[in-house]
Amino acid sequence: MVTIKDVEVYPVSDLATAKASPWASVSIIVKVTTSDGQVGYGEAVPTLRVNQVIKAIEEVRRLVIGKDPFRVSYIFREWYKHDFYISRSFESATAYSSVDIALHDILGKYYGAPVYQLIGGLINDKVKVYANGWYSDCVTPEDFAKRAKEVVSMGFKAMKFDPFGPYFDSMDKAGLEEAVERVRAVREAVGKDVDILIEVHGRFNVNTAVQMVRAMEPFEPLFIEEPIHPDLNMEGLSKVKNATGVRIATGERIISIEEALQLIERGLVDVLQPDITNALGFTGMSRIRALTEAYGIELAPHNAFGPIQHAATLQFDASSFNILIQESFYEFWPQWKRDIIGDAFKLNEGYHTVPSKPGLGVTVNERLLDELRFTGMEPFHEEEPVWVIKGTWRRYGS
Ligand SMILES: O=C(O)C(=O)C[C@H](O)[C@H](O)CO
Ligand SMILES: [Mg+2]
Repeated sequence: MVTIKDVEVYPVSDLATAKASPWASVSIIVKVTTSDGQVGYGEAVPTLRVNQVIKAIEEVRRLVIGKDPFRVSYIFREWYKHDFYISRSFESATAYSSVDIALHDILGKYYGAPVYQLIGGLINDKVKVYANGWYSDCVTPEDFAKRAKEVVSMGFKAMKFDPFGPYFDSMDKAGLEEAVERVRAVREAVGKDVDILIEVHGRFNVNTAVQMVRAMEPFEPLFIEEPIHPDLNMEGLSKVKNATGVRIATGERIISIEEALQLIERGLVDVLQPDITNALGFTGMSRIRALTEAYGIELAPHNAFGPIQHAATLQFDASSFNILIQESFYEFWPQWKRDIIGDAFKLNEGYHTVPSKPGLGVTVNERLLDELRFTGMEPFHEEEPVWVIKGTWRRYGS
């Protein structure tokens, strides 16, 4: 019988070139090897947790070594049984997710099929992507407008940005006005046919979020994301949702179908944004997808970390009929992230093509994984939180 022989972790980085996305300045790539030499890759979430997540992957490793790689659902259930805290542990969820992605890569390679063939078959051979990571150091409306035009000229038909500068919890009148001016500038720069998506990063209390969503309506965003603090405050989210006709998106931090259900069954989300690197890999994403189908809501998978996540998310989207759009930092990454998968993706009129080769459909440059090996902690800035696009935690009006 073929068994899982090893699970290796490669934290990789070239901090000198970490540009727009401090939360992803290190990528955690996972390599699973079988007893007959097959190899699959996965990826886990880094964001200020690189060392904890590596340790969590070591725990999953203990469980999976020696197991049959074809029994993915069984392996998930075993981890669920053993890890008493999985329903509460982001580290456990992302560790398991990375292994699940790698196991699907392996299965696809055994069967000679892309992963989408294993999870429902092809629906979309290309996926509309929205640009993120494009507005580092943008502060004034003019900064945003100039950069937004460049994004359109690259071929993007959609882009996301956080216009809220250094505001957290609440925002005074001047802050709201600054945010509105930035959004207005982008809308005017890109015209009416390009989608703009408003990122809030879970910053605000409910009253501020209610005011904010109303102020954003004239600019017709495709959605407004994480308008309030991300604590599953159901009453609060309900107030915000009822205050606007704009789609509300959320879900990048959920780690289970049960969390997804809490949001969906109360009608609090129009666009769910699960992330394959923390929502339990293809196994968890497929379960969550079924839920979104049943409730008639759309999916816009969160995809903010690295190259294996990017490839895996596209495989997932390929077999989903309710994908609204997918996030992409790809074109705004430092080159090393693209090089890890031989720069496999090219933007084509706002879309990324789904690879049809076996597994995740990308070839990993193992030499680069060795060369870029990183130890230590990610950079931490005392003023600018790690989760914003670099150089944007600033006001311009005062
Ligand atoms: O890409 C997004 O939607 C984000 O919210 C980016 C976040 O800062 C990042 O995912 C934090 O891990
Ligand atoms: Mg987000």
